Amino acid sequence: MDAGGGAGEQLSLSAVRDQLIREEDSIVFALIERAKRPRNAPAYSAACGGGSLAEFFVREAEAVYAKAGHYQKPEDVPFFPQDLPPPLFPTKGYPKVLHPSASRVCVNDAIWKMYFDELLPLFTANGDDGNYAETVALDFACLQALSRRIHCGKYVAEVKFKDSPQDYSPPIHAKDNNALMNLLTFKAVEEKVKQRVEKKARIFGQNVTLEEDSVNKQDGNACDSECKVDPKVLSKLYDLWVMPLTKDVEVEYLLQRLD
Ligand SMILES: C=C(O[C@@H]1C=C(C(=O)O)C=C[C@H]1O)C(=O)O
Repeated sequence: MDAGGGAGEQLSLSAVRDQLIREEDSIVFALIERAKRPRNAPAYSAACGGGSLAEFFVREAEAVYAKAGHYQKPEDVPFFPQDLPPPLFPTKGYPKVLHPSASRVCVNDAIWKMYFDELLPLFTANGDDGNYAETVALDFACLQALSRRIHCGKYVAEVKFKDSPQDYSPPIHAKDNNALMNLLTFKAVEEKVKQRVEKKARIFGQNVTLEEDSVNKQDGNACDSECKVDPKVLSKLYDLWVMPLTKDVEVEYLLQRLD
């Protein structure tokens, strides 16, 4: 988390929301990239070692990322945290703006299941072109972008708590998940998020050519079928999974906020 997270700076809700808006770009682009390849189902079925190529790739890639110094920040959460190697290079510390329990908050198992079971079939074409190694590298990029956005919910929760501890403390003490969920939910903001990601998919996913008549058709559904990822998939992704999981992160974080 960069915005508002500098040393001595106070986190603000608008700075954190700006960061979430920036993460949308990464998610939309990662999905557009993955959509270049068809489903490629063999990349996900168990191979000789027991696990799939996708699982193998993510495990190994995370080990390299960890050696390079990744996974130090609360929003960078590995899918396979067991036995990750330590950084081999000096890492710059990040400002500790969250409660220490933030490191225990992780919804990556739910993200993994959602991505492979629900999301992939929605935005990849049926088929198998044999490019499995490239495919799982693209999956890794999608998983990382989704996980990062969703775990930024820790910062959202911290800011909301700091802004009104008198509202959040009673349900935290009472371990009242539903009351916390209601307090931290802003339906009007969620509607805007859904509309914006759909629009981003429409704009980022169009074919850009130099002929006059094929540009600027972003408004309206006329060009949706030509988009690299169906813009409606993005609003559905956010509606059904990204925002609910972000809110799960917020609730989990808040429940431990006063420990
Ligand atoms: C992240 C926030 O908390 C909730 C989750 C949202 C999201 O995931 O985009 C949006 C609004 C809130 O219901 C927020 O308030 O910005």
